[in-house]
Amino acid sequence: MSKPLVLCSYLDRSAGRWNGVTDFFVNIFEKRFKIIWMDDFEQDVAKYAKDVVAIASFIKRPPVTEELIKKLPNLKIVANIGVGYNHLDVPMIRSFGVKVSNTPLVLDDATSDLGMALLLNAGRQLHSNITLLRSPETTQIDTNYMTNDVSGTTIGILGMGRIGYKVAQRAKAFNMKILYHNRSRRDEGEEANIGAQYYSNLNEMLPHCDYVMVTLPLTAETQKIMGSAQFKLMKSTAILVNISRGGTVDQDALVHALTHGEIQFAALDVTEPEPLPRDHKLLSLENVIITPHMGSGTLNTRIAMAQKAFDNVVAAVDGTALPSEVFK
Ligand SMILES: O=CC(=O)O
Repeated sequence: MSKPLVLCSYLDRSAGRWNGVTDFFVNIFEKRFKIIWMDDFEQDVAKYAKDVVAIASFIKRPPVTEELIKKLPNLKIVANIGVGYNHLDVPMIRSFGVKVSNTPLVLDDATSDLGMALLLNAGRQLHSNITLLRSPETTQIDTNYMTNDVSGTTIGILGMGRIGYKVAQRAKAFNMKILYHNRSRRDEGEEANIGAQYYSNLNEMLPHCDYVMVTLPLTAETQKIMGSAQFKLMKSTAILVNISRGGTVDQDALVHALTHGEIQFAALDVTEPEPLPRDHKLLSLENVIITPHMGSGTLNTRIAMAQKAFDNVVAAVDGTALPSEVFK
């Protein structure tokens, strides 16, 4: 009997730098299933559709539309390879009796490491100084070039879920004062462990922060939570770091804030859309650095994410409890 199919457009097979990632993803899944790539599937939907038991979705690929689900009579699960699933219409998918899962926990360290890397880079202005030193015009070291302190400064963490908490642990090691805003307050013991101070009101926290790091999931409530009013409340020297989703920041307001001295700098791992169109203003500003949504992008993390997605697919196919099911 042929193996059940997992429909996937995880990564472009022709994209050289991703080949290693694709290999381990395929290796894990092909222990039990066969990967059917979206482009092959579309060539002959009638041939493959009834054998597809799972869609493995990485960021927004493949788009999981109602039209696609209707073509797959034996679909058991949409397994998101990632923790954030704002791109999936969970109620729609579940209305077909299809389960949804994600890959929490295994990417918390890598993502919070990247948050700190962006914070340190932005604070100490590594990128611009590296570029400066490479320039043939640089013949002398400019010892007067000042950057921002990190140790002893104040960070405001927006969202204190698992990733926010890991960011706080790292910030504590840098002797930073830690403020946070979250829908619900962490219990006293957890706050004490990281020495964090809770603000139920985001706007009251912002004026105190040298760094603001966004780690929130994107939901209707968090859409553009950092907008014009928020930037105006921040210190003019403050630095924004976003490792969550581009949609949590009002990008027009951010451009305004960066070009009118409302804040000093932004370091973004996420934007809306991704990538930004080449002529987007954010790409041309000198007080912005943007990385390509690479929070979970380490080999071990991606292997762990693929493994978790695989475990979810196996559970859905076998009819057992999913390791990490998403219900809404
Ligand atoms: O952004 C990455 C994820 O949601 O896992």
